[in-house]
Amino acid sequence: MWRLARFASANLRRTRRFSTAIPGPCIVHKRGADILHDPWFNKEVGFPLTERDRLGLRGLLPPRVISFEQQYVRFMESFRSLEKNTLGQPDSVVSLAKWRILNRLHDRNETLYYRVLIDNIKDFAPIIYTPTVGLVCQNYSGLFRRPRGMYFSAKDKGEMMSMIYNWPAHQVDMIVLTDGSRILGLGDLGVQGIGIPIGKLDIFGGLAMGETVEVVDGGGLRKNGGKILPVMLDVGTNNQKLLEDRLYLGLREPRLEGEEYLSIVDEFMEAVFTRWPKAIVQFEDFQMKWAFVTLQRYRKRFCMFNDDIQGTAGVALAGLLGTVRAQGRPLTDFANQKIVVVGAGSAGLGVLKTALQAVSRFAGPAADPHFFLLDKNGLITKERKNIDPAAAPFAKSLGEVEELGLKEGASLLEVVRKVKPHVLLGLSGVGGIFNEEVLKAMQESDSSKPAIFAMSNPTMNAECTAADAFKHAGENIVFASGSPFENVNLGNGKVGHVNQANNMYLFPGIGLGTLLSGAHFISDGMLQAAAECLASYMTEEEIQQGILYPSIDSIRDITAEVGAAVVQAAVAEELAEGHGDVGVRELGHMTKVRLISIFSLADFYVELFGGNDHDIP
Ligand SMILES: NC(=O)c1ccc[n+]([C@@H]2O[C@H](COP(=O)([O-])OP(=O)(O)OC[C@H]3O[C@@H](n4cnc5c(N)ncnc54)[C@H](O)[C@@H]3O)[C@@H](O)[C@H]2O)c1
Ligand SMILES: O=C(O)C[C@H](O)C(=O)O
Ligand SMILES: [Mg+2]
Repeated sequence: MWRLARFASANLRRTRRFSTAIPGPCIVHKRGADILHDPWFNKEVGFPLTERDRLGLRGLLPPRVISFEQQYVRFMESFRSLEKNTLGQPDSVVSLAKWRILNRLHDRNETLYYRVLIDNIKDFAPIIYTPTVGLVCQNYSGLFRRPRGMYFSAKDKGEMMSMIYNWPAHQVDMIVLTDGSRILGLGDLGVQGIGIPIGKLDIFGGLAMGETVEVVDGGGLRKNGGKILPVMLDVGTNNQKLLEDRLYLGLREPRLEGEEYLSIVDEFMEAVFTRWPKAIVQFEDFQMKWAFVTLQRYRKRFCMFNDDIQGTAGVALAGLLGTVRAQGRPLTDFANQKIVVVGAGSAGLGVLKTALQAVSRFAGPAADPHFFLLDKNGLITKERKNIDPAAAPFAKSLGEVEELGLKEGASLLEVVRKVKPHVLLGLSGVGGIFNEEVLKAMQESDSSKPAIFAMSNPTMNAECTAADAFKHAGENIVFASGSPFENVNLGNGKVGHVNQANNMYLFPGIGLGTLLSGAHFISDGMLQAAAECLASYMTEEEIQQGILYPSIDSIRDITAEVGAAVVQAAVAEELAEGHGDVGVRELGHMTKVRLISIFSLADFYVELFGGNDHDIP
């Protein structure tokens, strides 16, 4: 509860430092039942009697006023009793029940939702984010009760510029966009993929939330909170099961391809940046062919990034540098690490591209990295027919692999046995592909602390479980997975630490830092600063225990650090333009500590994300 008190007082002594940044109306004049049915403003039984009178709520609520703190406790108690009552039931039933109770709160009272979410992020992230969000997407059409975010479909061509004005918030800062074509490792889920932008923005909104809904003079309501918008671009689906499902809520047509597809995304981007020129669009879970094309197409034109390519790369690089430190070696030794990457999709290639840049920083541009890349057809060499241009730079020459006794298309097991890699990193989406034999082969690794990164999501798509990794590859490994696993009890009081290598450590800081910097595009330098910040966050002692990333509990702290690093990089590259009252000069003079403190304060979120929002006179 102390946190509630801290935030409440922070709100009271709010300065107006950032306030003029928010143009236009910020007050809603809804009254009566309309307020109670609007989760952005609803305080439920928390409305004090004076507000009930002023807002026409008298008689519409039971007489007793329950404080925010009491509502919080009440929700947590019902959540804990749900946990108790569902003990022993199948995981999927329990997870969906937990998701429902959280979702209902989100639908009712967003302020309370974000508060309980961020205070209990370690417990709730697996429900609103991976792995449960995957299950929710798979069942979205059946679970659907109320819409969240915006839906643009191929049928809306030519209409998007006017549609974007249907969103009721005056200002939007952060958009997460998907076309549903590669949802986690679950494939094409069409419109049902909207769960992913919602989950990503739940994390962002929780971090960037404002806690207050206040009545202003004249009886209007002001809401402080993250100005976030999840978006689904429904261009059809190639998922036959969904096409045949009569309850499916998306377009029952095959996916648009080629120029037709791009013209839809173009139109959406133009519409967004016409209405909100300072917004940031995070591309999420696009199938590989469009992930790279859209990144290339828009990254200099609009303020956008692709989280699966760029966010994942930064998180993976931070973990890879951590494994070098865990071996007691200097970071420059990164250039000598043998890294086997399984999965040559948007995520795997993003990781290798970033790792390559790091090698050339550490060992010069002529350095020859020891990377081995596999896809569903095995080891990729220059002999590969129809090699994807994005994978080509990482294809090994036949001479190189023959020296190791390997050939084009060699299996994962053969590669691990022959290469004896320092790191085995999976971004394949194939559950269990790091099987017992592969993991046992990692015991012969040339590293004193071999690293196994099973980064695919959700849990059932992880390349191996944490328990199997420690059991078969040995107790001295460093382990990370994209979805959470419990730490592994190794007996004799020893614990195998499980890291969660997930882009959630970076995307919120990239978003917030870019926003405050006012940069018009997100440069490689800004992304590199974010990754380096995460990489240097852990102490030597933690690294020695195999702890590569901070606990999810401290995601707000790491986000503040990453945000500060991104701002400083934008300033250094002369990309920063400032935000509202905070000009470039002021940003340039801010120390890292000062920036971190800004990102750590509720005041910042309240003021940066401003007073809400509904553009209702
Ligand atoms: N932990 C994270 O932060 C994070 C971030 C991004 C993506 N991911 C996960 O990574 C996975 C892949 O994402 P993506 O965007 O790269 O997908 P993608 O579809 O673009 O790529 C998948 C790749 O895996 C390869 N593959 C398939 N079967 C294989 C097999 N049997 N052996 C070896 N390779 C195989 C494919 O050929 C392809 O190259 C997903 O499960 C996603 O959830 C995790
Ligand atoms: O969504 C996640 O948990 C991470 C990543 O963006 C993914 O696509 O798997
Ligand atoms: Mg993703």
